[in-house]
Amino acid sequence: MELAGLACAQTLATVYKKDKFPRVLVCCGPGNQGGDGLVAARHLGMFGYDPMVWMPKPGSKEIYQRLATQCKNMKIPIIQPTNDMSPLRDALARSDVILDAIFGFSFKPPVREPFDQALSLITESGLPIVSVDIPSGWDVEKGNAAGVGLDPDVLVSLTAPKEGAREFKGL
Ligand SMILES: NC(=O)C1=CN([C@@H]2O[C@H](COP(=O)(O)OP(=O)(O)OC[C@H]3O[C@@H](n4cnc5c(N)ncnc54)[C@H](OP(=O)(O)O)[C@@H]3O)[C@@H](O)[C@H]2O)[C@H](O)CC1
Repeated sequence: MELAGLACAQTLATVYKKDKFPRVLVCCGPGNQGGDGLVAARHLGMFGYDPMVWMPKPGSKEIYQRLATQCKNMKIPIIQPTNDMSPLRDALARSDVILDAIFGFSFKPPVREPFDQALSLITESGLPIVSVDIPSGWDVEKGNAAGVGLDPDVLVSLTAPKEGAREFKGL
């Protein structure tokens, strides 16, 4: 998770330079991928970006809580968990790029709330998206067959590209 999060932060920093894209909204899901996102937020802060974390459903594992504490200790803003989409809307309006660490290889469609609305809002924002491992909303084997997944500009495949990402056309 530490290496995954570092790789994601390094990739985002390579493609989206901090002078033009300083404000990174790190969207974290409840599984290990959310943990990758929290690690990445920490590194992005150390690289000089202004990360903000949106995690509506914090993971229950102790490691997740420890990673969140590290972000808080670095004064990285973490939006209070809620099913209300207003804080996400506000955060999107104040961001330059999104790190999508919502769902990884354990995602099983269909998308449940509050993430269903969130994926639509993220898409509608038009902001560039860097997805971790598999774009959120894509089935790890069947890809975006349901058509509700994100359409990222950049995908960071961890360990190996996933079968479901065959149709991915970005970087
Ligand atoms: N060795 C590695 O490759 C490593 C990969 N890492 C990263 O971890 C993810 C996989 O992590 P995992 O914890 O197995 O699962 P996810 O992060 O993909 O998400 C699981 C949570 O998502 C919820 N979920 C699943 N489907 C839905 C849905 N349709 N709607 C809403 N929520 C959903 C699920 O919730 P439940 O209620 O079903 O429990 C889980 O909470 C991998 O992709 C990498 O990014 C690590 O870095 C370690 C090394």
